[in-house]
Amino acid sequence: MRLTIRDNADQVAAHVADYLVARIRAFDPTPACPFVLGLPTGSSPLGVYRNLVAKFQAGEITFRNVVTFNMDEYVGLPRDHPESYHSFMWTNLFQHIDIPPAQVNILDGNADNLELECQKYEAKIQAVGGIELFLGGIGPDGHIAFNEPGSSLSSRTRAKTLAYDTILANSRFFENDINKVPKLALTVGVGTVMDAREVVIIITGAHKALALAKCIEEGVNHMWTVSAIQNHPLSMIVCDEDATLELHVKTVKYFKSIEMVHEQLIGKDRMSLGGSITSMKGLDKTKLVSGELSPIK
Ligand SMILES: N[C@@H]1[C@@H](O)[C@H](O)[C@@H](COP(=O)(O)O)O[C@@H]1O
Repeated sequence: MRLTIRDNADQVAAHVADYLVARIRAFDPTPACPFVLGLPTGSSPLGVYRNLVAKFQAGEITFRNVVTFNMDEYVGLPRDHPESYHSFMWTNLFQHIDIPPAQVNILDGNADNLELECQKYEAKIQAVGGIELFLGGIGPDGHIAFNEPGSSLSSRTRAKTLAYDTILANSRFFENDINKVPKLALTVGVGTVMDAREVVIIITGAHKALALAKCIEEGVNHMWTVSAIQNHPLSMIVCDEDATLELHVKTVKYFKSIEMVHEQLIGKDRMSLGGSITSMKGLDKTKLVSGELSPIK
C-alpha cells in the first residue's frame, strides 16, 4: 500500500485526478475493453470531480470507453431528490463529461426487490470483467461506502442499516435534521471494493486522522472497515497533512521517503515512462504510474 501525502485537500484532489487520468490513458480503453471505474460520493471526491471535468473540457481525457459503478445509494430517497447519490453524481460529474449514460451504474434504492437489485449489481460488475480501479472516501469512523463498523470484511453488495454516527454526519446534507436522513442504504461490500484490481482512497481533514491511523498503523479490523485495504495487492491512500495528525512521525516520514524514491525513478511526469526506467527490463511500464513495478504478465 502507498500513502501519498499532500499539503491540503485541493492538492489531494489534483493529485488523484491526475492519477486517474494517467491510469485511464495508460489502459487505453476501447468499447470492447472499457476502463471500469468504481466511484464514491460525499465531499471527499468533489475536488477530484471538478478536476476531471476541467481535464475533460481541456481535451486531456475522454470517458467514452469508461464504465462506472457507484458505491452506494440511499434506500427510499426519490432518485431526483437533490441529496440522492444519483443526483450527486449527475450534478457533479456525469452531466459535464462525455460518458454515455448507459455506461453509468448506480444502485437503485427504490427497487421493488432490494436484495435482487444488489445481486444484479454484483453480476453486472462480473459481466464487465470486474472493476479496474475503485476510488473511495471514508467516514470518520473508517467506514468505506456504507460498510459501517462491524461489517464483514468479505461482505458483498447489500442493504445496510446506517450507524447513528453516519446519520448524524450526513444530516448536514438534510438541513441538519437527522429525521430527514434515510436510515437504510444499498452499498457495495468491503469484499466488492477489495476485488477491484486497484483501490485508491481519499482521506482529508483532521476529523479523519484517527481513522487513517487505525487503518494503516494497526491491524485489519472490522471496526475500521477501510483497514481491509492492508490485504489488497495494489492500493493507495491519498491524504492531506491534517489527516496525518494521529500518525507516528516515523510513519509519515517513511511514506514520504518512499514517494520521493518512486518519483526519482519514474520522473515527475507520470506519462513519460522512459529515461530512468529503461534498465528495468521485464517490468510492465504502464503499471509504473500506479507505483507498482509489476513483472510483465
Ligand atoms: N457512504 C458515504 C461514504 O462513501 C463516504 O466516504 C462518507 C464520507 O463522506 P465525506 O467525504 O463527505 O466525508 O460518507 C458516506 O457515508
